[in-house]
Amino acid sequence: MEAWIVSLAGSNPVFSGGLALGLLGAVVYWLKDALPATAVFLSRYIVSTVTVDNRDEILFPTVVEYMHARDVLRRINQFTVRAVKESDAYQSLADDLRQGVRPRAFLSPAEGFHIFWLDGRLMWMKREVSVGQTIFEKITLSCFGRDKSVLEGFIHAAIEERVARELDKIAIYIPNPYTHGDWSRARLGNNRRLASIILKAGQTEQILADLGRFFADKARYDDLGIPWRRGYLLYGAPGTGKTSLVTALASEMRLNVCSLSLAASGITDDKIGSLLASVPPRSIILIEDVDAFFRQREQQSQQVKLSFSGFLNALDGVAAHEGSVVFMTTNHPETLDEALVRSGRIDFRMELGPCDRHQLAGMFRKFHDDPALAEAFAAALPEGALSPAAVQERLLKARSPAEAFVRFDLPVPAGLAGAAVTAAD
Ligand SMILES: Nc1ncnc2c1ncn2[C@@H]1O[C@H](COP(=O)(O)OP(=O)(O)OP(=O)(O)O)[C@@H](O)[C@H]1O
Repeated sequence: MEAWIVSLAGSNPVFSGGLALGLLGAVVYWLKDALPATAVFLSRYIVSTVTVDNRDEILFPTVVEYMHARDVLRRINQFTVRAVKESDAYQSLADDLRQGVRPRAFLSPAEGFHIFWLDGRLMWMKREVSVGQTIFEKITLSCFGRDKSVLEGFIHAAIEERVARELDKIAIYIPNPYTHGDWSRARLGNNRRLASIILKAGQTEQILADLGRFFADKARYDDLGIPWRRGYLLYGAPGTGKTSLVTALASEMRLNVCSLSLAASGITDDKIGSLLASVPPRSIILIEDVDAFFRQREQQSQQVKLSFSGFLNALDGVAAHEGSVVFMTTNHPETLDEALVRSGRIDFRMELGPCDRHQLAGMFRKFHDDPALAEAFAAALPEGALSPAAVQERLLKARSPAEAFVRFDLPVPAGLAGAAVTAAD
């Protein structure tokens, strides 16, 4: 048989040409399968790879931010840039800009393939982005060698840097601007010390103890079959510390803050349910100026797309399994609908009013730590007339204790009389 094939191939050029083509086809076919397999084999054995994607909302930004901080960007000339809001106040970008706070431009390697040297080692990364209903991003980081400690070292260094930055920060979430049905981590706010909020005697301790009890009581809620969530209403005139208190409580208790504006464009009856059911664990959901959105159960402006009943339903569906608290703030508690503040939705109310004597003295001591002088300052001013924000504003301008008295039109105490006083503006 073999001899017959050989003689046929020798004597018949058509047959020998066909045979050669057939053999070539077989080789190509084999190579088609073998090459990727070889590449996979080689990459398994001589390349180490780590992959992280944006479903991991802690590690993904951690790795991206670490690249910004390290030499990685030096040899890369294609970037993705993101603006990060820098101030810790819950206020609009316009207010930030007016106060001189600029957003920070934050660079990271763009979508695609990048090669770089890090700590004397050749590394490469692929960043993939796909846009569907949500944006999905993946980073694959590789280096030569089978020693996985190199990539582990990179990840751990990134985590350490993040930890160092976050220890004195709180995480602030806003509704994901693409889906509005889940939360995206907007930025880190500066930690605010609870001691810096001056309330009436006993108020800070009262609300802190209530929150502490709530978080310690999961088993009790479970036993009683009550959803593990709690609603707080802080009310009082503008500048009495409602927002600042929420930030300070979050800092003190290491809670996230999920800031929700009911007038945001994507907040509809459809979306708010999934939004409030998916708050990250141990979060404060902060809804400010809640009186501004509905009056007599009707939307107050065309911007509000949410219905009042949709809002109430969503409040009842706040993720209860992880322990979440809702804080609402208002300047006009008397205008709130009974259904919104009934127990079960609001379990704790606190009025933050204008300064009493205790607060006046406390505010003074934030700027000038002299107890006797602080008492004299507080005794000389009427109670209930000034908001803490107004007191803070004038104390901030005063460069000395004597000037502080002058700024409040008070006689300067005898011991301070000689001090230079400049109350120009
Ligand atoms: N009780 C307080 N103790 C210390 N600082 C305060 C207090 N109240 C207000 N401030 C200061 O005043 C400023 C405004 O406070 P904040 O925004 O918390 O008030 P608010 O009651 O939420 O006002 P609004 O009702 O206008 O939202 C902040 O800079 C804050 O530091």
